[in-house]
Amino acid sequence: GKFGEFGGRHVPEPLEEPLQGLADAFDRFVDDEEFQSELSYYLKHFAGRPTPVFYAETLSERYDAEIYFKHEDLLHGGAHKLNNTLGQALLAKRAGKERLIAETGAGQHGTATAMVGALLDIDTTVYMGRKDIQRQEMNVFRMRLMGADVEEVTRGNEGLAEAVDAALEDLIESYEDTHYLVGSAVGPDPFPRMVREFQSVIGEEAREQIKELHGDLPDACVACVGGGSNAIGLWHAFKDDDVAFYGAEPGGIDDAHHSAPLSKTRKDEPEIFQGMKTKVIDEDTENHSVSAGLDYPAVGPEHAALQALGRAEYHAVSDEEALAAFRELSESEGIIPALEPSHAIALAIKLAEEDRQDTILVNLCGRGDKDMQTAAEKFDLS
Ligand SMILES: Cc1ncc(COP(=O)(O)O)c(/C=N/[C@H](C(=O)O)[C@@H](O)C(C)C)c1O
Repeated sequence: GKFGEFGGRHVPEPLEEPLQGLADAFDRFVDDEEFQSELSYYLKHFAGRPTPVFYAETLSERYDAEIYFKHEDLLHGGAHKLNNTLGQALLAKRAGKERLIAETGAGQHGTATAMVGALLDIDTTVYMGRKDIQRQEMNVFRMRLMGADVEEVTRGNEGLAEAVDAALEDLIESYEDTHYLVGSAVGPDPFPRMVREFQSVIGEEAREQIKELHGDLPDACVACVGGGSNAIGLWHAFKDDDVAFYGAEPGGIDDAHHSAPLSKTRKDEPEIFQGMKTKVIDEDTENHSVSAGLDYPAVGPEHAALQALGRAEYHAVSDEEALAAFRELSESEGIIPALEPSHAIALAIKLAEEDRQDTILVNLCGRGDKDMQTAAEKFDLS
């Protein structure tokens, strides 16, 4: 459960046993024929896999590169999150759990958890900070429409970190019958490697699709990094290939307001955060991103390790650059991306403009429907 000096399981004693139980269940079922065929069935018939890879002709010509998008925004629910919630919910069922709990910030993971709770008829509770409930009302309504209980968390910053703490406190009391469905490749072992496993379907498909379309592997794979699940899900299948990995972190407004622990933190000491040893933004930095999905002060431990190894590069993309890319993809290709992958699109454009990479595969991990309110405030198109 470690990634070099990062990762591990740093939790209060009462969580040790339940998390080891989860790790044992994961190790037991992950290669189980029946589990895999049930997961494949739902990924195909419920989630809509495989998602396409799309060649962005206008953007490619504009920047003299070959830019491809893994169309993960077409997955049921509008983001990559369902890959992970399906896998974990089916695992929880096999482990005899009767209840799901989850944290959410942007509400995409919460929605994807409510979807599998409804689909598989499992009682579901989603913890969400009051601040996030106010700025993602439609996702709250979607979760409740599907029968999930959305618990408002009103402590501290009323954001994602507080929602995670509330979920962990619930788990300590309820782990006998409850599975905590973690939304990204973060937290104590086994969560980072389990979420990577369930998201790695993205890269497995894309690697075959791009060889088919382009006749070769790409030079680079680019993805936005909040907790890090869509990025590791795209990259894992390419890990032994001569393919560069670029992570777009939320550079926010300036050095004092961002959520970019890998590209904008002064300290280089890892620290323990929500059960994992990883990188966290500096104390005097305010956690901020225009996109709720990237608004997270830490990052998954495998990304900290990939950076330390030099296997992946992480670049901060500001709110402004992300909004510009959001608008550019909309008008150049007729695809409205979520604000989260807009950070990856901005980075891909930079790499193409600087002639650093020729063939670039970008993870388009969410669609922009949920961001129309924010976008309308930023762009006066009347
Ligand atoms: C459309 C979309 N794209 C990317 C992300 C970032 O999550 P990762 O892929 O795990 O880095 C997210 C993250 N969403 C989480 C959520 O909906 O709860 C996020 O808000 C929290 C994990 C911070 C997302 O919604």
